[in-house]
Amino acid sequence: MSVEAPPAVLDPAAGRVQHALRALAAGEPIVLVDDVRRGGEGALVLPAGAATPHWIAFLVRHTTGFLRVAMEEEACDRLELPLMRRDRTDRFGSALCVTVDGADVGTGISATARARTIKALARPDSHPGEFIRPGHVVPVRARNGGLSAREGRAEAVVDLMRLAALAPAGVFSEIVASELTGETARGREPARFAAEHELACVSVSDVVACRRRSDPQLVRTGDTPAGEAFPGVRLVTYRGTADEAGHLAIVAGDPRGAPVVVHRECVDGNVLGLSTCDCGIRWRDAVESVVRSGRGIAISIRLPDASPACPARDLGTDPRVAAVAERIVQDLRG
Ligand SMILES: O=C(CO)[C@H](O)[C@H](O)COP(=O)(O)O
Repeated sequence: MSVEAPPAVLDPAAGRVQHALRALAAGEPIVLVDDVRRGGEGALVLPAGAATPHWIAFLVRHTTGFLRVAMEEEACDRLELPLMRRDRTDRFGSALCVTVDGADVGTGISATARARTIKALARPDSHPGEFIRPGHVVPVRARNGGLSAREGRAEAVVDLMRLAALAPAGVFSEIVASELTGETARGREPARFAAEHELACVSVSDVVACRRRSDPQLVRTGDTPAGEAFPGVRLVTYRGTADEAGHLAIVAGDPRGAPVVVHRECVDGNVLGLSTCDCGIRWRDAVESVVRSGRGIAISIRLPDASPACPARDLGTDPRVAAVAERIVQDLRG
């Protein structure tokens, strides 16, 4: 196994993150070093979708073997994976869920069996009936919003998968010390392990720093009821601190878990009301469906460089729209 060395960049944290993303995208494990306040342990992290018997055996050999899969909240809900305990008492609020095995993987404990379970957890179309509970793999619920909502390892793992454009689920486990001390690898040891096995090594704080730099920063500029004709509906406005672009969210009912429709504002269809494109109709339909159902979020994003031409004409989605919408949803869901 070998991944290209990090490029010489001015920002070492960004270089380490880029190196890690390339390795993950290639289906290889990386070392993720925890915050010092959390013990500074190093964990091996692998995309759940890349879980093969070989790589899971590698994780089992070099780590505690307590394999957890960090997953998005929606995936945990879809697969009916509740928290192990609602009244959890651990210091850091880790969100460990009920353990699982794939329904057809045998005893569930071998590396081969766990690889199959882990891969199934990462599939976007897997369903609750595919898993037996309890089992030998521990799903962990990563908070919506990732590291900007909580600076935990679970969120770092899911953010890394998203940044690498992979399915948002990753398996992780702490590397054990090389001597039989009974401890986990800490201090300089995780980096040494990474070098010895030619793995990329990144820290949770590196990923936090990268996200801070690349995330769009927004301020909420208004939050008003839509009026008596629309009970339970709010109009929430935002402004980008860097680009001053204004965005609007129409929120019906409780935003937590509510469906979200994202629309990119079009000068032709939404501002000038022209019928040369269907942007006006699409936005009106989105708002109507949210208001009529009484539960949902319709977001209209204005990009700062909006040209008079309809954005639907230049096909393809602008990644800035998704990034701004994610920040707005995160803010609304608190
Ligand atoms: O087992 C653990 C630490 O040993 C944690 O529960 C697990 O790593 C989840 O991490 P975090 O709370 O940082 O998201």
